[in-house]
Amino acid sequence: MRKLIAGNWKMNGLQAELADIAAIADAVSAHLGVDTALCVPATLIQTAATRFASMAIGGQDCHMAVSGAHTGCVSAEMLADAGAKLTIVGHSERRAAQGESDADIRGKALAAKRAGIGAIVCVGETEAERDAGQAEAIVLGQLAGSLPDEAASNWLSVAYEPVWAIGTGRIPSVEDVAAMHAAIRGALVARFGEDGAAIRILYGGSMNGENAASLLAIANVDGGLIGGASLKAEKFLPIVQAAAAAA
Ligand SMILES: O=C[C@H](O)COP(=O)(O)O
Repeated sequence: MRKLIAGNWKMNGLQAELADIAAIADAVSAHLGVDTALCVPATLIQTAATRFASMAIGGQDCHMAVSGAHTGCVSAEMLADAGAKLTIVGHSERRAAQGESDADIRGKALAAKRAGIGAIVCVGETEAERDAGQAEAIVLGQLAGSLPDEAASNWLSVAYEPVWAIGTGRIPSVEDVAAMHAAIRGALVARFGEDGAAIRILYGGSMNGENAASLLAIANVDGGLIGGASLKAEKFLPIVQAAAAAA
């Protein structure tokens, strides 16, 4: 399966950092065998999407409604209007800080489909849940609740992001990543049949140039969702190169 390496800039990036996006776009342009995306703050989407065509520009969240009295929110249609090709939904930082439920995330994923853009639906367990032996049950529960029945490989990806691995420099063992991705694949195939085998499952959480090759070689790891290492071309490019080598 063609791999997707998607960056998530989170709440980082002013107009001054457009030069960093330009450098990233330039660096990834040679790697045609890998799909690349950069999910930037909403304020940068339009400029980045207009200027940098070698990778998809995405958002990091969307509201489920098309428009209306939702102060401070951005709809999927607005993301598309600004030039976004996809959006992240259900990131653990939003599940925790904004109290987003699986049902909210399902609505947001459907909003992305309605607007004609892709969605990356995030799932992942906390450290306490893993220590309690509940990781798989939590992740499969989030997956069941967050994916709409309309999920399909041509517009939706899943990102498995153990919460305790995000921004910490810690990653699960190869065996644990393999087991979780296999469990997610099994659930996708059980629910969506043949197309469930084609839905990309990304790994996210402290992926970097040093560990990307081993993570991306694991069965059912179809790409990465990259936070900190997506901010600079020199850190993002080795991950894209590892994905190209693993293809
Ligand atoms: O969306 C990206 C993830 O939260 C991973 O972030 P990180 O690569 O900084 O650990």
